[in-house]
Amino acid sequence: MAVFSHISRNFCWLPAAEPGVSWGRVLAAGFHQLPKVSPWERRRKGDGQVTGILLRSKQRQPLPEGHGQTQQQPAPNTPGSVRALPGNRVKSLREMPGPSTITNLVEFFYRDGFSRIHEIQQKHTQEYGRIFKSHFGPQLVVSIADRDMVAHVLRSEKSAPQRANMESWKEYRDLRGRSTGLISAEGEKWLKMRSVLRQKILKPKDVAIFSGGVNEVIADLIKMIQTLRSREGDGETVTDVNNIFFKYSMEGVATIFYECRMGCLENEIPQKTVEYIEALELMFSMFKTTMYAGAVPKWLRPILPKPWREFCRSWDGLFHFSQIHVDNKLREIEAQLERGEEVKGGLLTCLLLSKELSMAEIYANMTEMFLAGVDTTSFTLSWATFLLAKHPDVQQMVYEEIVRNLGKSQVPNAEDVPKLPLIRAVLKETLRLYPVLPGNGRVTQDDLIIGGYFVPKGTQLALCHYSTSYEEEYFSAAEEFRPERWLRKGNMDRVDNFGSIPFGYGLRSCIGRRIAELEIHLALIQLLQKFEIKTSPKTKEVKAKTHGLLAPGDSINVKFCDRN
Ligand code: HEM
Repeated sequence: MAVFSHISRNFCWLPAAEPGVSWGRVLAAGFHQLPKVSPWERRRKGDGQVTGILLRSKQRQPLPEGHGQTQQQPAPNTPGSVRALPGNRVKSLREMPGPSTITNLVEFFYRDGFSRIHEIQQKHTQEYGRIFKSHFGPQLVVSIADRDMVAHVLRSEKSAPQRANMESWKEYRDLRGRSTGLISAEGEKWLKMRSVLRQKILKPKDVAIFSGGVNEVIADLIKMIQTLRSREGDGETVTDVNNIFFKYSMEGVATIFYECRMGCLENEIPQKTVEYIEALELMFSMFKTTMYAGAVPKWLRPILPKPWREFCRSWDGLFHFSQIHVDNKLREIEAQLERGEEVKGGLLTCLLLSKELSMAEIYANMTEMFLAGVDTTSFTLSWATFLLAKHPDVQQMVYEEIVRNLGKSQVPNAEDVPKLPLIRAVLKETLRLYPVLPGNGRVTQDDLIIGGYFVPKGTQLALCHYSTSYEEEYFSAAEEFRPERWLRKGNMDRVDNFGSIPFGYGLRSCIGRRIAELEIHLALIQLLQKFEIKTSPKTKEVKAKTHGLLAPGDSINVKFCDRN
């Protein structure tokens, strides 16, 4: 009874239910999200003031920006509000605004929207509000570009959140008798693998042991920068820094995952490695284009066979690559055991010895994590370098902090990073301006009411991080590079601004976050100790483009000048 009166107070009337959705489900969705307000609190505030069924007590606190400034809550009943105020009815998806199928077709296929997904996110948010729907063929997607709604969705997650329909990934794995990995797995299988892997790499202290290996790679990165700039007329400019950071990231993840060096950063790269890199680069680029293979329905494949064929070919290559390394390591361990030696090692050794995952699961996870760990890190390093070159004042502040705490040449390790809040702030601000994943997905596992709309279980959501990252209401002077906005007392890891969550949030967030942070922080610290990064006459304005990930749209060219 109490529940019923609560709901009736908050809903003056109920929506026309979606086809196939009963009013009972709408009520249940509301009940599921009742605010956690104690009877005592209700009496104190007066029952009438309980403002909406969506407003959890946690979400009512103002969400501060990075450095503790209090941000304004979105006004009730604006597109940004998650509230369903008394007097407001819950609306159905049919009433949700959004671009028509034809508009999307023109935008994506005629105007090459696939390379501007981040801009389209912003454009549609401006046109339709912070929650809108789009149709991609038969697929309905509800896009959310409001930090409070994003927070609400992610905080309502169950134990095994689902990101998107991974049917094509699963189909390939079934076809080849392979396992799913962390990115493609769902439900119980995902939970099992995640619980094994999270114990090994999810905390900063878990990945601290990789500092030594990563620092060796950084030493090679610095040598390579010196070689490359010596080939330029001014002796200082390095063109297309992403190329070198790609090699750095690949070498870094190979060191961490496969416990071996590949020689990507050597002056004379072994021919075998050159072929390897070329094959991998091709695979990564092919992989991106074939991402769309899943969009071609099965029945169309006999007429349009290429995307699916390419999709399978690129996965074959990726699996083959990791299988070679996993098998090498396995043989090494077996030989050590035969000789009666003690076996010590990193992540892969640990997985092979513990047998918590099957061999097929190890192959799949090494493949998917390797894939997830290269471009993400290299793009972010490229953008960070670009931003530091364009903001010498910020660079000077960061450099001074490094010198104050570590001196001009002390090689840092993971334990040193917390002493350098500015370097962490540089990474956070870089990822706010250039979130590698400009949008993320979730499939709702319950009926939810979001922004006043009834969103049935099983709906594909697109969480528009790029849009929210540039929202003036969440980040003052949002267009500007201001790392200091992230400085604050206490734990910098705490998420209290869902406007920028570049690694996602919650149970299904990025498992490689600590690895990426380690690789980026240690590299930036040492690059700044060694060089002053400056713009060069060859530095152009570089805009972002989307190619699956948010990538630099052109080559980034900057000077690496020796520090005195
Ligand atoms: C700057 C670097 C990186 C960024 C910005 C990034 C971002 C993300 C994001 C946004 C997600 C989705 C999270 C969610 O759905 O809530 C994700 C998932 C994932 N990332 Fe990263 N990532 C980065 C580096 C890495 C690295 C180095 C690895 C390698 C270990 C990695 C492995 C993964 C995996 C395996 C998943 C899927 C996790 C799961 O579904 O359980 N990422 N990443």
